[in-house]
Amino acid sequence: MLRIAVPNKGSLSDTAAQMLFEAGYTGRRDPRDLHTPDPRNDVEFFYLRPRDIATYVGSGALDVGITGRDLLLDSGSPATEVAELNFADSTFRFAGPSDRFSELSDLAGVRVATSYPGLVGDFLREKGIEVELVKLDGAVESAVRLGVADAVADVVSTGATLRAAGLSIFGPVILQSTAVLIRSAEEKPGVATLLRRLQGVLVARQYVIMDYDIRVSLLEQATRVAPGIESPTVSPLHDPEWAAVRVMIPRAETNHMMDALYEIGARAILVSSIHAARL
Ligand SMILES: Nc1ncnc2c1ncn2[C@@H]1O[C@H](COP(=O)(O)OP(=O)(O)OP(=O)(O)O)[C@@H](O)[C@H]1O
Ligand SMILES: O=P(O)(O)OC[C@H]1O[C@H](OP(=O)(O)OP(=O)(O)O)[C@H](O)[C@@H]1O
Ligand SMILES: [Mg+2]
Repeated sequence: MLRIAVPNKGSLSDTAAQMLFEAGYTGRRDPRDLHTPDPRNDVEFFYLRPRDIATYVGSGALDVGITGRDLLLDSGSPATEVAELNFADSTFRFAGPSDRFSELSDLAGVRVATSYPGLVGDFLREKGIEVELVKLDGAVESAVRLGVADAVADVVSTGATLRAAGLSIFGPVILQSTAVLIRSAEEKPGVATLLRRLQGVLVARQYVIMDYDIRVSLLEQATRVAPGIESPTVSPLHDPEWAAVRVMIPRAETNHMMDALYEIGARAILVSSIHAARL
């Protein structure tokens, strides 16, 4: 039975649980449950703090887990990244008052607050810059205003939290992070199935099915606009001058492609969601 670690709280937990549900797994009934067996799928779930997941998986106590790349690297765990899961995308950056910091070397000798001391310490060591790391649990953007640090290193998504704290980003990108599936050194047979199912969910989220009718003479032009993943399915219609086309397209491009196909001469353009997929 595959033992899977899932974030129990924080930014990662809702989307991770939703993805597993869409992938056909039984979720926990009560948000306080820490363990849910799912014998029908031959797996069991352990709901853990996101920060601890890499430790459990790296030690081999659990087989796979969902966490953030930044948390994985910060932990120093030997767990390995199997796949990106396309949510909780963020950038890890230095920030400070703009009148004092504009480049990495300005950090030499100052106090830097972070809840990721492993990640930040490794980065600065590699750059040969010595700082005093101030370890905080969260809300690190307040550390400068409150006088416990001179600069911070933290997760940035929209940048709104930094702006509200009067801080500006400076220096190089420390890391591009995203939610990832990680595994232990021992490769368990169930991992490939879990990964295929999660990738199926990603495809179902990112793509839609588009159907349209078009004159056979315009088919080549239309399939250049929407080429699909392999190649579009083309079926004959009763009228031999017309064909029906079915193709997968990126969800984000739906309306743009509908406009372009209509311009070419496609009609009866219909778009439908994909509920599950194995490519
Ligand atoms: N605003 C955000 N946008 C995108 N990803 C984020 C954001 N905040 C945190 N993350 C990502 O979520 C993961 C952190 O998980 P964590 O559970 O600590 O989230 P959190 O919301 O910070 O929870 P906590 O309230 O316990 O600090 C990291 O991989 C981080 O990059
Ligand atoms: O760039 P933004 O879109 O503003 O998002 C970034 C903020 O989101 C996270 O905070 P979280 O809510 O997790 O609080 P925390 O600092 O206590 O972890 C992160 O730690 C940043 O503070
Ligand atoms: Mg946080």
